[in-house]
Amino acid sequence: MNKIVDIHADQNELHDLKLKKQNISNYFAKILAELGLDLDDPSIKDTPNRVAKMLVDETCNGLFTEPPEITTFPIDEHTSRDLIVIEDIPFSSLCEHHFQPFIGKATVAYLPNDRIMGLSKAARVLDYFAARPQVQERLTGEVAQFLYEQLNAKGVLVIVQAEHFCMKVRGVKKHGSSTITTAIRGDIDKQEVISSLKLAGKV
Ligand SMILES: Nc1nc2c(ncn2[C@@H]2O[C@H](COP(=O)(O)OP(=O)(O)OP(=O)(O)O)[C@@H](O)[C@H]2O)c(=O)[nH]1
Ligand SMILES: [Zn+2]
Repeated sequence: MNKIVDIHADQNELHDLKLKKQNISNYFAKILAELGLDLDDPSIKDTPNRVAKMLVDETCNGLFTEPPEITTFPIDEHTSRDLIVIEDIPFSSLCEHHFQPFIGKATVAYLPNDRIMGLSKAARVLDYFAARPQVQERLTGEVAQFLYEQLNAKGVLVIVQAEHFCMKVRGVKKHGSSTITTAIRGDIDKQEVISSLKLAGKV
């Protein structure tokens, strides 16, 4: 019975997303027409559909999906209980002010309590919260908070460095400037994270 209910739920979700893409495509076609572009041009005629698909299935996909499951493993007496740092995880997100991308790298550090995390999960969590209109400060905080709760960690520190296309290709047009944001949850020593990055020759 549960399975049947699940299948129906899945079908409803698929139907909703299809409808959403159709609506976005129609709205975007109006924007293109307002710009004076020829919607019959073979190069442009599928652009409204492409943009709708890109927003719903890719760049804003985190709005319509569940957060990733975090695989963890218990710590035994041989396992390090010290700081774990996963550095330079690349990501791209969408600035919610101008709908331009911002792209960069994140470093996730945590101090485990009784479990360690599957390493790839830091990147999955980052991708999940990046896949929606964002500001860099919120993205940084959401990743830190989610991992802190899911890992029952003693502490989590997330550092994000990114370049914003809204500052590169429009507005002030400052190529090469990047923004660094940090978020700390629980008890973790920022200096210790910096020392371990130094050890790895990163700073
Ligand atoms: N704090 C924060 N600001 C951001 C982020 N992404 C873009 N912004 C800024 O959001 C601001 C929006 O400012 P507004 O003055 O409303 O918009 P605008 O007139 O287009 O601003 P300019 O970019 O200065 O041309 C700009 O200063 C952007 O640089 C982000 O992730 N975090
Ligand atoms: Zn922006």
